[in-house]
Amino acid sequence: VNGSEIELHVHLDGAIRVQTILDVAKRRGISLPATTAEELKEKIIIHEPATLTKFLEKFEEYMHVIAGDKDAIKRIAYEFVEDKAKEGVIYVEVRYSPHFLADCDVGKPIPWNQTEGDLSPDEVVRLVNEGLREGERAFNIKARSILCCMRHMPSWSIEVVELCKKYRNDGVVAIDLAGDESMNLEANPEHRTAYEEAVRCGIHRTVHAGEVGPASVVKEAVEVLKAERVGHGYNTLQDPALYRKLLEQNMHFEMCPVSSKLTGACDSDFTQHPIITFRKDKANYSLNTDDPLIFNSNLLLDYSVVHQHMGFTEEEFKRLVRSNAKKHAEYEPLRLHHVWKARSATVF
Ligand SMILES: O=c1[nH]cnc2c1ncn2[C@@H]1O[C@H](CO)[C@@H](O)[C@H]1O
Repeated sequence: VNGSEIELHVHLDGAIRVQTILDVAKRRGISLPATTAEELKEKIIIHEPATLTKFLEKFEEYMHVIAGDKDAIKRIAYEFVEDKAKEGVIYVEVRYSPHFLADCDVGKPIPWNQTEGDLSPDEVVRLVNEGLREGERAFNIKARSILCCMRHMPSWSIEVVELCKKYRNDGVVAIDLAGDESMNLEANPEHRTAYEEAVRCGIHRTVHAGEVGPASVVKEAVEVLKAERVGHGYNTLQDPALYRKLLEQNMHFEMCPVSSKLTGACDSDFTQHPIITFRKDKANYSLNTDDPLIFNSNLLLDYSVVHQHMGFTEEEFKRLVRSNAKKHAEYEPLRLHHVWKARSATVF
């Protein structure tokens, strides 16, 4: 870690401080199955490789505490920037589902068993933006955001792209599609419609694909949803023709080493990890934490894993999307699109 890192794939709702969850629960009178930060942490974190489904269930331990609460939402955004600044990050794109943090205008059932309130997805985005802006000023780094559609909630997707359009001048830089990859696009055409609107309006696009799903999901993400970056993408390697094509296109892959082990996406033996192949082939990729709360991790841990177990050298770290970030992060907002495309340092 050289103090000018960039991070492109991290979920805001997977990067909350345990203490904040406790504080907010206490203030709101919400009971939790733990009274100390240590106890709560034990409930939330994953120690051993699990499955993506098991991992996604972890959000149920605490999302009901934060969702629907204006102060909490602004606070997690602000604290997120502080935590990233402490990790030496100077440019971060943080993603979340506005609907998952709202308690009205989300249809039924309201997420996390909440009773209906007055916090809409639109208001959530405004609050996160406020928290991020205040964090940027306080900690002197740049924090942008990506709004997530959820695979299992196609009815939200059109609203997500509309929010991306509405807040594009307030630090919202792209749209994402997260959640369980086994839900296909044919059955959920709304995601496709939302991404078409994103293309039409010049909203940048990334998609979770090939994390636990097969290479065909990556292909669909790139060819149908016109993704400009792929979230994870490990299983791209199962389709050599697709892999070659994406290498030629200089497609950016947002890789998350620690996450890939604990979600069971990749073999737990890091020495067999797909990232080794991407590195060998000089692919365009970044290293990211994904959900540091649940993985009990930080960016340094992801960097040290690839250093210790995948033979990463200082040379490779220099080639990664990091070294030139400082120069680029200082560009005016328009030029930040160059960062968004995340070309590696040698390509900048
Ligand atoms: O690694 C992942 N793969 C797929 N979906 C994820 C991952 N991490 C988090 N989320 C999902 O994205 C939502 C918005 O931030 C989270 O609430 C979680 O459901």
